[in-house]
Amino acid sequence: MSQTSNTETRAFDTEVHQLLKLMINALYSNREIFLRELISNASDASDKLRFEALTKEALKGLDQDLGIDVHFDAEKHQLRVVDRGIGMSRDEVIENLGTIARSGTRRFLDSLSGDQKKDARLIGQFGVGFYAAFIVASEVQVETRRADLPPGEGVRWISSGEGEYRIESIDRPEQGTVVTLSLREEHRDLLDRWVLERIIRHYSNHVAFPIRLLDESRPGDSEGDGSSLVNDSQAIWARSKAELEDEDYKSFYRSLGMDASDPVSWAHHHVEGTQSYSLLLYLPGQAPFDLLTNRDEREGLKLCIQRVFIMDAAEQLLPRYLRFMRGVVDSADLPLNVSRELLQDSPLLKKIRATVVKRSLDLIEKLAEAGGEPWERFWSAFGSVLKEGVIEDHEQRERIARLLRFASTRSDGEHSVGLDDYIERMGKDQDTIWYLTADSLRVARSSPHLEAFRARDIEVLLLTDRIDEWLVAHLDEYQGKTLKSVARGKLELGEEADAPDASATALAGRIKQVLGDRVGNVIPGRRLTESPACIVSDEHGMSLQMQKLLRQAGQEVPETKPELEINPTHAVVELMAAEQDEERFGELAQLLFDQALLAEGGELSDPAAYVRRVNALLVSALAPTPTEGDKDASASAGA
Ligand SMILES: Nc1ncnc2c1ncn2[C@@H]1O[C@H](COP(=O)(O)OP(=O)(O)OP(=O)(O)O)[C@@H](O)[C@H]1O
Repeated sequence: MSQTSNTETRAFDTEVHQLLKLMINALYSNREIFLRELISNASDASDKLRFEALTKEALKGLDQDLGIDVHFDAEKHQLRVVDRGIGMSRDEVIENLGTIARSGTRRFLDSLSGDQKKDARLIGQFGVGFYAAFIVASEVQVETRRADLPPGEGVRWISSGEGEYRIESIDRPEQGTVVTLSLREEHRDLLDRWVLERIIRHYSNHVAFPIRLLDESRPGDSEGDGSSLVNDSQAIWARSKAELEDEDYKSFYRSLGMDASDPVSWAHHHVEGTQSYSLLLYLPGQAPFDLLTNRDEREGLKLCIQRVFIMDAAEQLLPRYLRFMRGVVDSADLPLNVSRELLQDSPLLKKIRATVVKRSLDLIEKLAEAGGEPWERFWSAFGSVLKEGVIEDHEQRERIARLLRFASTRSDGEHSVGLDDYIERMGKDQDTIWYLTADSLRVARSSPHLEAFRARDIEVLLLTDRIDEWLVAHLDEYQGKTLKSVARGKLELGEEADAPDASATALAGRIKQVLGDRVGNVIPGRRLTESPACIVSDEHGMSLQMQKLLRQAGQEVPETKPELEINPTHAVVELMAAEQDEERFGELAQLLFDQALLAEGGELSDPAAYVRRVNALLVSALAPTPTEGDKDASASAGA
């Protein structure tokens, strides 16, 4: 760091440098988003000023002329985004523009792959914000002053995005921020009224402050007149539905800045009565990259009070299983200076939240009823998240359960069967919805547990999502039918069970003796038709799959011993019963158990021992059997 008077040259945080390099390369073809990001920052800064002015005496009256001006000068190759918002102090400039303080950016960096296209998509979704300026600019200058500091405490920040930036104090009578971009030669075609107007309308049409476009190379234009206004800064959610076209809704969605693609559908309601509020909710078209991990996301749903943006309030207004929803809630009844703490206990907010949940589920149900590609795309992107609702929201459990989709033994699709479809196809006497949980669809489809069901033509749902184990732990019944795992407890398929014959029971006892502590019990059973044995979980205990998931999540799981069910009619089991050599019998019993574990997608405690046993079997199977000639020869040699 070098310093003269109040001027410092500082190095970027290494991560910023990494991010800048990546962005310039990856976003080359998507360069227009830089303007969306700068306008969105200017809009946020104006929102912040308006919000702080509600309570801070020093800021009163400073929020009268809020708006965003985009100046361009084709001769000087410059573009400026000017706001009269909250501005930044020197420390804030260093914190916000020189380091990555926000963990969101950290997650973004962690999720990058070498695949440029994918990265570009990710950056588009994430909105890396300010740094997007370097996609088109060879130098970026920021001049700013925090609205509650004196004019002498202005700050200038300059960087060419190559590892360093310069920061100095300046006099700045105006509050707010000017970001000036010197455009690289290949991006100077952007300095055109029509091009800029198109970009602003596309991404930022519904930003809640007026955006003016001013051509500085044309004398007189910098004053601005009515014709320089580009966007429609009205709060779309407050307007009547009859006035709005689909395109208005879509362009407002884009201006929310989280997803560049179109929403799947939306719902717009004005609720009048003892409490009045408006809701505009969107079902998004694609999942953000961190949807599954980012469970505390606050963005997504904005809370406005009488059209003034107050805060991102997804946490307060949406249950986590609906965290993919986007939109705005505008209340006419909450006080403007409401705090997060106050919101937590507000009965009005509880009511709004219940409506948000109901309307969101309405939207999803409608999409499910229409079916087809849009529903499938929705389910692939958000199905796993929606499933959390079955676990977390008792009140909506049945409604969400109706929306669930799974793979099944009677369909090729990965998630095409709903519980209602299953019930409709159930046999007359069947009162159980059967399912199997597994790591993958491939493991599920080849599981020995399905044999008895295939033989009796009973459909089984195949659950392969990580969350499915928790899901079924919370959903033991649907429409009066019990949900049951095919791999648990005693299997009763509505037929009279024959008592197992004595020889099968004796064989099971012999195997248990060999396996000892490795198994809870060994039982002759009726699950299998093609395989010799399979693993069965205790009726009330934890399934093997659940134990595995919990261990992967770093949790201590008490060791529970699985049961081994053998198929007394299988050739291997019959041959084992006849085996007199106890040592050989022991090896076969161990093999039988390991095989059953493997078929389950389980892990062997001693894989090397398993391989050794298989090899020993192979040797005995492949060793040449003595021919008649060999026998004759040995007979005559002995003679
Ligand atoms: N015009 C501005 N006025 C005031 N502060 C600003 C302005 N532009 C940027 N900032 C500050 O710099 C921070 C970083 O901006 P950046 O655009 O990189 O990320 P962000 O807006 O916080 O989030 P996102 O990644 O969603 O865009 C902002 O949070 C804000 O505090």
